[in-house]
Amino acid sequence: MPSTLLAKPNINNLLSSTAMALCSAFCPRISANFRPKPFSSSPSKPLLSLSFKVFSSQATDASSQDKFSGRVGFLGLGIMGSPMAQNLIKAGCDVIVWNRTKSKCDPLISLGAKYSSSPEEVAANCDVTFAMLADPESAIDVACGKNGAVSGMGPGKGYVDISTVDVATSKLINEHIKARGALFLEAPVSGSKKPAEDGQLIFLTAGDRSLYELVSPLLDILGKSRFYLGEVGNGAAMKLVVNMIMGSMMASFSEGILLSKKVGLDPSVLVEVVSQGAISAPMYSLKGPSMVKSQYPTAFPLKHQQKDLRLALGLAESVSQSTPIAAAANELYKVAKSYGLSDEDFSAVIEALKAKSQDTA
Ligand SMILES: NC(=O)C1=CN([C@@H]2O[C@H](COP(=O)(O)OP(=O)(O)OC[C@H]3O[C@@H](n4cnc5c(N)ncnc54)[C@H](OP(=O)(O)O)[C@@H]3O)[C@@H](O)[C@H]2O)C=CC1
Ligand SMILES: O=CCCC(=O)O
Repeated sequence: MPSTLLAKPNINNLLSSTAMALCSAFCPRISANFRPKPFSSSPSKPLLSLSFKVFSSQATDASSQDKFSGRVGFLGLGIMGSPMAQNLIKAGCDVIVWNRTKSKCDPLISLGAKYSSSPEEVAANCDVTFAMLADPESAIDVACGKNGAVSGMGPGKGYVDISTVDVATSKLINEHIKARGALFLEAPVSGSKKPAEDGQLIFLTAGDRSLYELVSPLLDILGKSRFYLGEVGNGAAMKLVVNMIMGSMMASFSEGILLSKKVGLDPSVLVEVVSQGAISAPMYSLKGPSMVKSQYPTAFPLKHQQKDLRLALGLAESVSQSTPIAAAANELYKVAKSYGLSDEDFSAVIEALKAKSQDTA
């Protein structure tokens, strides 16, 4: 963001300054690590929003370029990839898309995206290519497999993998991209379907800093904050730790809902009590009401949560860290998968507990 724009007085910058001042006054340690960014002037974002963009002190300063003028590739148009690619197109970026199931490209093509028939072709035709794929296997296949993105990479190009994968996978893709003389950034995201639609994701990046700086204007279209965490693997590790906590929280919340009901309490009241206390989390307020109604509209597929727990347990194993709670949660998600709930929202893990109660009744 050029300094002239930073200095421009407007209501959004005033709100950012106010937020910063409040942070400094009440949370000096937080304000040392975070600096609010001025609001983007994107028309899709409300002028008087109370949220603000932040970046870590480990990241570049606010002088990173304001606009990315190159061509952007996007591979993987699932629940997350589709709205993210859509936001890039709506922000005026020149986007080329590819997805294994081609029909998912059609809505983006009607919004103005171009289509290429392989990851290799996308990478060859773009300056930077983003990949948002299901798991380590698909991330490796799309990058390094036949007609994969690596074959289209070369000096001056960048590959940004935003899929949630393990450290080894990220390092492997990095090596292949580097061997082509290109740059690599891992950038998994925290935040689900709605934050993806609203451009409110949190990026956990690591890898080539020059690529991080180059694509920061794009990350700022897609997200509300970005962290630069150093060498490749740190972004993947951070994401897995966050999702390990989330998976355990959801399993524990599910137990609470079912126990409250069994002892004659109204679980909807439990959700409200939780939302007002110290353990309040947006996830509980967001998912609780539909869980009480046994409805699980998919934002984050249960199969991906179980994958993340599995990968987090592997990470813990690699450093001999004990994680018994995550291990127990993982078992529950595996049971839920065996009941055919893989493509439901991860909150459907509660169904595995319901089934277990019947087993023991
Ligand atoms: N949903 C969420 O809330 C969040 C998800 N994530 C992570 O982001 C990633 C994507 O998640 P999400 O969009 O929800 O997942 P989806 O299951 O909706 O989409 C997965 C994407 O991967 C593609 N894919 C799967 N297998 C292959 C393969 N073998 N070869 C090529 N392409 C393949 C799918 O293609 P096709 O359409 O052909 O099936 C699709 O584009 C995951 O790593 C997930 O853990 C991160 C944050 C939040
Ligand atoms: O990986 C999925 C994360 C979902 C979320 O952060 O809400």
